[in-house]
Amino acid sequence: MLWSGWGDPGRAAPLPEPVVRLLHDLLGVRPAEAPPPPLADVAVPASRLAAGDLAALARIVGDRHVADDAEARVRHTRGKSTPDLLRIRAGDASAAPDAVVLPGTHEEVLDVLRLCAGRGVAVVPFGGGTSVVGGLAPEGGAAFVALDLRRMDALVSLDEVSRTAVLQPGLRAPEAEALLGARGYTLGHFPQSYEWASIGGFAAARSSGQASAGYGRFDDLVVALTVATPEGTLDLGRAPKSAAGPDLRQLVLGSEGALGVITSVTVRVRPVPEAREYEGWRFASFDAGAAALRGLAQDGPMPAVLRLSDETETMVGLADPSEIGGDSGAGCLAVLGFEGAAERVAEVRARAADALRAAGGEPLGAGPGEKWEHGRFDAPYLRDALLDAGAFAETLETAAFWSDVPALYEAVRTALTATLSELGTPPLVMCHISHVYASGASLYFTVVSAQGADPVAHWARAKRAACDAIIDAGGTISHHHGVGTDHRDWYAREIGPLGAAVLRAVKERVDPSGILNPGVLVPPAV
Ligand SMILES: Cc1cc2nc3c(=O)[nH]c(=O)nc-3n(C[C@H](O)[C@H](O)[C@H](O)COP(=O)(O)OP(=O)(O)OC[C@H]3O[C@@H](n4cnc5c(N)ncnc54)[C@H](O)[C@@H]3O)c2cc1C
Repeated sequence: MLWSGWGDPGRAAPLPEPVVRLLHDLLGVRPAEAPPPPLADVAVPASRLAAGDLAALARIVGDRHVADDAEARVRHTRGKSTPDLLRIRAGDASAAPDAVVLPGTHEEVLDVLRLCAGRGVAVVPFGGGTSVVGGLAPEGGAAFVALDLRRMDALVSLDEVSRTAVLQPGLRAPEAEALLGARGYTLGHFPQSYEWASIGGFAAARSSGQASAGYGRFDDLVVALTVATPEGTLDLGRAPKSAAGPDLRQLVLGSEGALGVITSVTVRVRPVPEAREYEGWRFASFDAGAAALRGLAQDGPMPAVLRLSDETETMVGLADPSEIGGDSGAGCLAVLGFEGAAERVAEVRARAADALRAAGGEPLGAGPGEKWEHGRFDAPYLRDALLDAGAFAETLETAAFWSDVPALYEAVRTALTATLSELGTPPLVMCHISHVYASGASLYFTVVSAQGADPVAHWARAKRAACDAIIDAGGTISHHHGVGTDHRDWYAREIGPLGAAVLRAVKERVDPSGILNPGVLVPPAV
């Protein structure tokens, strides 16, 4: 992973010249003043660990699995939100962990947690490091270690009768797919961060993948979990569903490292689909397209992938950088994907086409769908290229019931546009629906603007306005990115004072010393 950006440095590509010109003409984007410094020049703060901490950690995991050199610390600094990238690109590693610890087993995780609880050292579980909500930057100023789970990367077992698999948390998604694929199975979980994010991170942050319509969110896939806490082990899930009290698995899903370290995840798996087919549709407006998607979600048939870009996103052609600024046509582009047995795919595809035609859709054939499928993991690389070109680019997301979606869409767009325009960096605000349910949908916004004098501060103001708008319009503060530190205050508003107190009580029981991801997720008492 590129320390100052996304993914495989070999795949980075500059923006085409016409796009740079368009950004200049449309948004006043000027070339970035300075490229990121070399990694070796990035300074990390002095370690806050006490004498003997590192040696004690090494006795648990082995000398080779504790690192406190600058490179290891920089590579575990914050996550991959745009403010995270802007800070690290400016050489700011002030949020670096004091050391990186790589446990190999559940027992080692337990021992590390007990040791750290005794010594007052905070612990931040680290999967793929792709958090975009400040989930890897604890608050409070105490010494902390990044607990990197990459050594726990096995497919432990596959139960072909139940169609479940036991996975270790440090498996990255492509590795998990490869191991399962070799046995004829798939998870069907393909978030945009697929290339780097981990199984533990998916569970800890309630991730949702691009094929959520067909396979479900990651939290829908999880049937059992093992969690290490400073107070011992939680083993949860002995049947797919149960009436034995509240489902404590749901307390762990989305717990973002604040309640324990997930050391094992049992997930539902499905046979690798025989056929995968993608196609495009055009709708006259976002409203018309959203109504068509709602029809499929409520009355069927449901494809595996179902997404709809608004007019601006369709016009910009964000799905394909080579198309940016080109003629991608008017209206709103929808992409549908169908997966499964070939005969079933053909049948569902035909029924969906009837429903979409009846809802006013115009079929565009396989081209736009296949283009989307081909470039679906490219957007993070495009963000790096935009930052290099002096532009600002960031995303945020929410979800609501269908009846609230139109007002939520308008409220968030207005908040982002008004705030950034007032600050002198008028943005382009684009949106798509990419996770659809019978009762509602998520809205995913992409914002591009000039960077201005202080892009981190500009964005903080715009993001605050957007988060206020989300809560005021009845949306949730996150459909799939999670809470972290960035969304915690709005999450507190969403669950109310009693909800926050319940969460604090649970944390106090499993983490009495408060060493697990301090400041992440759990609202403080007021
Ligand atoms: C470019 C980009 C695109 C993205 N696209 C999507 C998307 O399409 N869908 C989506 O859902 N998300 C998306 N995300 C957000 C992010 O990838 C997800 O939240 C993902 O689930 C994080 O996985 P990770 O392994 O990188 O976790 P990390 O970033 O390492 O950790 C996330 C949080 O979980 C905690 N954690 C990690 N592992 C464990 C564990 N084993 N036990 C307990 N706590 C743990 C961490 O402390 C942190 O608070 C995107 C992010 C980026 C940068």
